[in-house]
Amino acid sequence: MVCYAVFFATFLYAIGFVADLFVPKTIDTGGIIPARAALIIDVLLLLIFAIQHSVMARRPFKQWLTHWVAPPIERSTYVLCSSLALILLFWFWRPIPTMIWHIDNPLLANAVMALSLVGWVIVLVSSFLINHFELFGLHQVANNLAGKAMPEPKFRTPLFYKFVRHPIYFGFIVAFWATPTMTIGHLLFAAGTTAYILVGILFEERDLASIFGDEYRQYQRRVSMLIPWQSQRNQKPTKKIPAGL
Ligand SMILES: C[S@@+](CC[C@H](N)C(=O)[O-])C[C@H]1O[C@@H](n2cnc3c(N)ncnc32)[C@H](O)[C@@H]1O
Repeated sequence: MVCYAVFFATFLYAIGFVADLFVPKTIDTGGIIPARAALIIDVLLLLIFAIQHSVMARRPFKQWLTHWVAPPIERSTYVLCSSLALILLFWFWRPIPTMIWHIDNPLLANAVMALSLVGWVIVLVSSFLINHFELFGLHQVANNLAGKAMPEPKFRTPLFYKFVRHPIYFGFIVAFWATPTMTIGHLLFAAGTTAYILVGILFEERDLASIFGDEYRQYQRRVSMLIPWQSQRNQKPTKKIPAGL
């Protein structure tokens, strides 16, 4: 529950950080340093998060980790480490305030800001659609306390999952790009996280296809990866990654 509380506080802070609202340190605030130095620091912070998030999600790492932490809290440990990597990023992120676009019209600016909030809502709602409490480690601990084994993973395609295979990632992309003021720093964050999401999808889909087999492969053929209105005929099959990677 402590790990979950840390995650939830980090999630709420992330909304303010990206929207440049409400919180003391945002994507566009903090001490200004030369752009090249800021770029290096920010890329390193994104890399730390990406490496932590990807390496700890792989099965061999999980098996290794459960020699040190009890299996029911493996997911909570992952959630805690991800939150800590994000807190590090929020803390040390250096702004690069050169503006790329700025929407002056208050009505339009508010509409774009609202779109970004819709993105965050899609993220949260979608996590509940597949299994919020399992995704963030509480289900595993509750089941362990009740002396029950975890059920087999279930393939789910409710609501948003009927339109895109990755609504959580779609929500993040909307939340990160829909901004009335786009600075170089914000662009770096949005582009870096989007690239990471696209690579992450390749690995996640390989795992999903190995767990759910043909059911998942048919879903890939039927439903768009990220763009809801993409026609089925234009869909390319997801690139296969050799099992050793
Ligand atoms: C952070 S969530 C992201 C889910 C999805 N990629 C999205 O963007 O909505 C990652 C976890 O969701 C699980 N997952 C992804 N799609 C799923 C589905 N349709 N049904 C059940 N679990 C799914 C993956 O196995 C992984 O453990």
